[in-house]
Amino acid sequence: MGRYSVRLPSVSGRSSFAYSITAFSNLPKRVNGVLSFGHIMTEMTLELVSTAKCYEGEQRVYRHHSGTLDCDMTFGVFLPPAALEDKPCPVLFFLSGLTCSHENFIQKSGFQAHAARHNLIVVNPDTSPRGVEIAGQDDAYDFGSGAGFYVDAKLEPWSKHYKMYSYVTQELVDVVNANLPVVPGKRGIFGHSMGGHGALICALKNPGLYQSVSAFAPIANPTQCPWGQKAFAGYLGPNPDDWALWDATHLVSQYESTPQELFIDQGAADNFLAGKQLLPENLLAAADGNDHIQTIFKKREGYDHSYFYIATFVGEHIAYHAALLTAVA
Ligand SMILES: N[C@@H](CCC(=O)N[C@@H](CS)C(=O)NCC(=O)O)C(=O)O
Repeated sequence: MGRYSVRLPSVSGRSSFAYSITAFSNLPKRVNGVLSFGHIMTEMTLELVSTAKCYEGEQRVYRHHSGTLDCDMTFGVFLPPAALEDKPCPVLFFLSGLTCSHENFIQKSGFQAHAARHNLIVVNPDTSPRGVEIAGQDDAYDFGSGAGFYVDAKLEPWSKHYKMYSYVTQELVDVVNANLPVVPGKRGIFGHSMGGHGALICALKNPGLYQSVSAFAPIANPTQCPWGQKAFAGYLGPNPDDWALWDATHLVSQYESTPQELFIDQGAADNFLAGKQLLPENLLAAADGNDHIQTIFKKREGYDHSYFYIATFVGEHIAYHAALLTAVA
């Protein structure tokens, strides 16, 4: 593959310019461009923050300016051996939970061995906008910084930056498509806790965008648990109709599109399960009443909510995604 350039139409009164990247054979150390996301014109510069050889692949961290979030964001990219040899690979997005940055999953889960074996590119974003100035954003572990909840906030002051749903489902997908050797249309998503909720709603709200979906200990019915109620009241306001649009259990009950399988994983000794923050039973009951949704539910005796639990089962999840993403259509 060589260099290519794209001229994009003018959006929002700004003139566009050709952007050019070197695809595949020289994966980007630094690339520049402009992409349009609906009404937003985003200058796209990826800066390589770090890279380390890992299981014959590379674990990288990139930083870029997000036009959606109006701040700089950092995300992880694992490139398996095939991607380093210019071969297109499916891509799997991982969304982390409360208090996490991009670093927790990279450093604690051990996913790289499995992604390397199955030749999956894995991309994991941060959990909220960063470096923005919003009063109170650092006051609690479950709201504001590190707790974006993968929704698009409606209420000020959060609505200027806290649009993690659009960031994950649109801008990050476009950035990945433009810069990494991905197989078109072979895209999966998974996540943990708040990120499990994120993975489920991103898939359920966008049938066909992801071909595989799984979740570790997801916040499966956020409108009915303290974490979700606090976040949704703060980001969305008091209207229950607004909350339902971001609740996986509600979305499952309403889902009428192409059949979707959801792989839900849950530690039986998870204290947040006992504390009624996760409520997977509500999502499973909603799925039981909907022929368009199939579920795989695995309950893991003795496992808690931690990354020790994720590390134990992440290989099973990656094998699940790989089987779906490499299946011949
Ligand atoms: N700090 C919170 C819990 C936050 C928490 O458990 N976060 C999970 C996701 S919901 C996590 O992955 N934490 C980061 C880590 O374990 O590395 C508490 O003490 O109640």
